[in-house]
Parts: sequence; structure tokens; C-alpha cells
Amino acid sequence: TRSTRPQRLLGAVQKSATRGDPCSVVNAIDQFCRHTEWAMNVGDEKGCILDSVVSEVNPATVLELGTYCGYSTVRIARLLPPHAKLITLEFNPDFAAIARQVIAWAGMEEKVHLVEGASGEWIPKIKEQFGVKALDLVFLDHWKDQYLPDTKLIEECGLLRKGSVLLADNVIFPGAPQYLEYVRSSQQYESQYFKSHLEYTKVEDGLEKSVFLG
Ligand SMILES: Cc1ccc(Cc2cc(O)c(O)c(C(=O)NC/C=C/[C@H]3O[C@@H](n4cnc5c(N)ncnc54)[C@H](O)[C@@H]3O)c2)cc1
Ligand SMILES: [Mg+2]
Repeated sequence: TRSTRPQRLLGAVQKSATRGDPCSVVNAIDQFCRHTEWAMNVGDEKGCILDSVVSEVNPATVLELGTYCGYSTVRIARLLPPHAKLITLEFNPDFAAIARQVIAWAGMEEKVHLVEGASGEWIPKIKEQFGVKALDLVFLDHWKDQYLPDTKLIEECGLLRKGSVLLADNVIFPGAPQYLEYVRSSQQYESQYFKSHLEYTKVEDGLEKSVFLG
């Protein structure tokens, strides 16, 4: 039977990237998506903004919502200090299986906990399951209508501390209007928009960085 897009993306990684070299994995996926087959990774242009926020926050604990094929998982993990932890949630078993292999090829297994499950079910379990007191950084890149309910759930579970950073992909395209309205009007967040483009295209998109004020 015909392969899937994630399977073809993994093939490109195994063909063109060097085992244990996360940068080569990121570059192989960007090359594949730009020149062969588009896929909904945050991509290289928005990825540079993601890199700068990760480096600035220098997080001990990161939560990613929506692993997909693991592109941003690897992109974030490559910048984390040795004992930092990235928890990434993916409820599609086929995508999770591909992402595990992409993360392994990059040699990032030590820093990444990929949980195969839904954010709504797993966010309440993070504290007990992973001994996490607070999340330093949350990267939102799953279904866009889930950004707001999951942000409220993260708040309710007491997972944010003064200075925790939420970074949301696609706030313009496909768009997350309810989420944007919330973080930009809430007294509890200081929000900033980073204008960019939809991965591998000239369509406008951007990232919203929101600092929790406690
Ligand atoms: C045709 C076309 C495609 C994409 C675009 C533009 C475009 C560009 C982008 O950067 C995009 O991020 C998106 C986009 O829709 N992303 C959704 C990404 C979901 C992934 O997360 C997983 N997931 C979804 N909800 C949950 C959940 N609760 N718990 C756990 N995992 C979840 C899914 O299983 C997927 O792995 C779209 C425009 C046109
Ligand atoms: Mg996205």
C-alpha cells in the first residue's frame, strides 16, 4: 500500500541526516518539505524564532502539544541543557511511531518523553507522572481550537509559575482567534506577536509569545 507523508518524511531523515546529529535531522526535514513534499512542521523561518525563545527561557521543563513527526521536538531538544526534560503529547499512534524514530535518529531520546495520548487527559497527570513542579515553556502546535481550552487546563492544574512562557504556532494561519483574544486581553499574561510566514510558503503566519505573570 502507498506510504504516508510521515513515513516519507522519516525516509528523508534516514536517507539524508546523520544519526545523533539533531541539526542534520532538522535540515533534512526542512529540505524535504521545501523541495519535495510540504508538511505542517513549524519550519525553518518560524523555527529560528522558536530557537531564540528556547535559548532565552533556557527551560528545565518544556511541554509540547502536538508532536506530529517530531520536527519541533528535535529542534527544541537540541537546545536544552543535559538534564532538561521535554514532554511532548501526540494522540495519533501512527504519528507518534514516526516521531519516536525521528527523535531517536537525532539522538534526543534522553531529553524527550513522548506520551501517546490526548492533551486533555495527560495535562492533569504531568505533575505526578513526571515529578514536574512547573512548566518553564509550553509550545502549542496541535489542533488550533484546542489552544485555549488546554491553556486554561494548564492554568487550573497549577503548572505555570511567574515567568512561564507559552509559545503558540499558527496564530494567523490557520489561526487561533479565541486563544489570541484570551492571552492578549488577560491581565495574567504579557503577550508579544512574532510576525513570520507559514512554513515553506509566503503566506503570513506568526508565533505568539505569552509570559505568565502569576
Ligand atoms: C492542507 C493544509 C494543512 C496545513 C495547513 C496549515 C497548518 C500549519 C501548521 O503549522 C499547523 O500546525 C497546522 C495544524 O493544523 N496543526 C495541527 C497539528 C496537529 C498535531 O497534533 C496532534 N494533536 C492534535 N490535538 C491533539 C491533542 N489534543 N492531544 C495530543 N495530540 C494532538 C495531531 O495528531 C497532529 O499530530 C496546519 C494548511 C493547509
Ligand atoms: Mg504548526
